[in-house]
Amino acid sequence: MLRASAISYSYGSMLAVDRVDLTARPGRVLGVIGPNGSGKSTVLRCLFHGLTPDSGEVSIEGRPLSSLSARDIARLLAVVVQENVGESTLDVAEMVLLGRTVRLSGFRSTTAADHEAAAEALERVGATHLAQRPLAELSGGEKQRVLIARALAQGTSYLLLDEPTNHLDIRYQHEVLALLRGLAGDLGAAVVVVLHDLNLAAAYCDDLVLLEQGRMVAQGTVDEVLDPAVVQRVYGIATERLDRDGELHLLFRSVGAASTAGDLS
Ligand SMILES: Nc1ncnc2c1ncn2[C@@H]1O[C@H](COP(=O)(O)OP(=O)(O)OP(=O)(O)O)[C@@H](O)[C@H]1O
Repeated sequence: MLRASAISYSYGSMLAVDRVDLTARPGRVLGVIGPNGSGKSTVLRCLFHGLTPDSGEVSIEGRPLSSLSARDIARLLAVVVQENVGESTLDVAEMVLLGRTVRLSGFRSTTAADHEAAAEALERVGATHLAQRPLAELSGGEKQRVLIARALAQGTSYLLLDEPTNHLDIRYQHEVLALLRGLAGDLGAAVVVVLHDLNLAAAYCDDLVLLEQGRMVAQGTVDEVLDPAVVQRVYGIATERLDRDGELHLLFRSVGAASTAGDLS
């Protein structure tokens, strides 16, 4: 389990995350949702000590992250955050291989098995054809898929992703989230994913944490958290919920429309 207990983080005097608790469990996809500026990325960064919480603790399999080396953490946990790779001189295959080298101790070089794992990861995100392309020349969506492949190549049991569907076309938004679901469901990985799109969260997450102004205002299963009254209050937009063929969907009323056409219900 990856567990955050009462973590807080401030940028200077700005309290961005206020005593948040969450638990990512093997075999489950945990979505972190909330409006812009609610602290989602800051929480995610605290979960891998990209930012060290000012107070509270993050532990993985019962061990505080603060007691682990960077290499120990890289063997347990892979991360996909928004990265500027525009200046990189690496090609795609080299970039994905970095997911393997981050696991290695200083004196070992990559083996055929590492190259195989990297090639398999590229295939899983549908990017084998990009292998020899310079990273800096890729489109936003292509880069995003390569960063996800690098994380997959790391072969960890915990995967943390900040808006992995950013830049992806509609098909790849679903493909990538289905892939994450598969990693959790088939391989028992624990996945934590920051998402803006509440319908994607509904379709692919098991559990959700809803943040508002740095505080956790709801947590539980998708069914429990995506309560229209809560969504409407936190996001300030009229919401109707449809449960169809076992799938939950949220419909949003255009801003301004609800006041003229009456509340959705
Ligand atoms: N480097 C920084 N310096 C100062 N304040 C920051 C910094 N990064 C984030 N913040 C502030 O911390 C708060 C939380 O930001 P964070 O990026 O975690 O929110 P978010 O929910 O991920 O937002 P978004 O949905 O817009 O990506 C915001 O008010 C933001 O302005």
